[in-house]
Amino acid sequence: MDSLKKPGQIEAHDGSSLRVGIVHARWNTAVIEPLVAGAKKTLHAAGVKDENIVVQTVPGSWELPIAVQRLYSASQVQSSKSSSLGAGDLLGGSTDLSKSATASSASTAAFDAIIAIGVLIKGETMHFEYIADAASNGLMRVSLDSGVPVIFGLLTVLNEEQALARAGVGGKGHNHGEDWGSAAVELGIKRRE
Ligand SMILES: O=Nc1c(NC[C@H](O)[C@H](O)[C@H](O)CO)[nH]c(=O)[nH]c1=O
Repeated sequence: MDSLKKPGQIEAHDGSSLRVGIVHARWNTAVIEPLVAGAKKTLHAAGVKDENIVVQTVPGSWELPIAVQRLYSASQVQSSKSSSLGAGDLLGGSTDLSKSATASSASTAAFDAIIAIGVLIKGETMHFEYIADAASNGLMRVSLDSGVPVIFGLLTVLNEEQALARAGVGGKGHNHGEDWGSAAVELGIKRRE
């Protein structure tokens, strides 16, 4: 039956009026970079303007929840002051990997959705489990508390091969970043309905 969608199938939407944040960690950048590129690819394909995509970075996945919360809060305050919020590192330090929106070009509207991207690779200790649990619960809490859709872009994998396959690197697997961009558009539109 047409009405039955495949699991995970994402509806197509017009994203031309949306403003989307991407907050990504700086661990495992060989995987992070294609994931961010994949998310931006489907955001652009849905019509989201590059000046309405703000990319921020944090040291690691542990910092994703607080950075998403601050990005959302800052955009709320600044959209009322009609100043601009741009790329860079919310928590200090170097700027983002991509060359997305600059402070002068970013619009002042609040975000319609924020994509949190991190790559956690299991090591010898329980560190992986604690960060994965805290970051996933933290991102869900920020989303529910703020009402802004936070797209879960945290890869939790057992080795680098699994991570690369989920970023579509080397022609293997599928770039999950593309799904996250589409989910951001869908949820951003639905939030306005
Ligand atoms: O340890 N492995 C990882 C990691 N650790 C750093 C952590 O997220 C945080 O930045 C520091 O503990 C400082 O607070 N962060 C990741 O994104 N992926 C990993 O695989």
